[in-house]
Amino acid sequence: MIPILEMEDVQYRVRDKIVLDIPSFELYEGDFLGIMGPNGAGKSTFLKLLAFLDNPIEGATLYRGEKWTAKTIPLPLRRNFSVALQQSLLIQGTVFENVAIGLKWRKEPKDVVKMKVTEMLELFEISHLAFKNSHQLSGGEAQRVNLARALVIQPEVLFLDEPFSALDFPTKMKLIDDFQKIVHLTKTTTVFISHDLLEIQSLSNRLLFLMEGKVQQVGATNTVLQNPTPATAKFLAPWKKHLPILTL
Ligand SMILES: Nc1ncnc2c1ncn2[C@@H]1O[C@H](COP(=O)(O)OP(=O)(O)OP(=O)(O)O)[C@@H](O)[C@H]1O
Repeated sequence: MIPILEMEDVQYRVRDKIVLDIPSFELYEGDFLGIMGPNGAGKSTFLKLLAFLDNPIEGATLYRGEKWTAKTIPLPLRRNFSVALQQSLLIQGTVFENVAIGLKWRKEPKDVVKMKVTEMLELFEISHLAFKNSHQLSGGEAQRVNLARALVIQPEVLFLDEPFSALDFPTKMKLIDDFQKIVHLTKTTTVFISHDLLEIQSLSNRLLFLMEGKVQQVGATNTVLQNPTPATAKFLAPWKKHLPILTL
């Protein structure tokens, strides 16, 4: 099976400091890859390079076996990716208009836009907000809109950078439960940065630990959590101590 995305000998430096050093990495269809690691480990940089939002200083990122850069990747290929960040960054307008925006850019016919947006609003349980101004939403509602907007274009890969971290605990857990069902239904390949082991355990089937710009450990989520390397175990120790209920 050809990976959807790959990294080959990727290095990223900021003022001579190597912040990312990835000899090889592969993302496969159906992966829900969680990325964890300490602050400054390079997680966001990793995501940006994998999504062709930035270029490595050395090496290359490949999409379905072909090397591209942030500049050379053609728009139709770039449009196979969706990115959702911690801040929902909604545009001025209604919830419906926000969710529809990617479909409009792709010049989908009006009836298709209406059908797909309606379906996505239902999946995220925000149909009742369709004509509400996006700047009058709660944080939890706005994040639902953000995720619906990212998924409505049926991306080949969805990139998420801490999308749940600003939400209160019950709001977060309800959204994670709903999101898990939606991603399962749509089978969307996802790359997901999180600082929260509960989120990672709930959502990811593959887990990558980044430390000081290097892959410390990668594998099936349960396998990694049950057989951590010494460095991963050290990172996970506070979770074990304070949340003994977690199956680690
Ligand atoms: N454009 C930039 N300018 C300066 N430093 C940068 C830039 N991009 C990344 N870095 C540095 O690279 C390192 C990795 O940053 P990155 O944001 O990828 O880490 P992270 O693991 O996502 O961190 P966090 O968990 O705090 O969000 C950090 O030391 C950061 O300061």
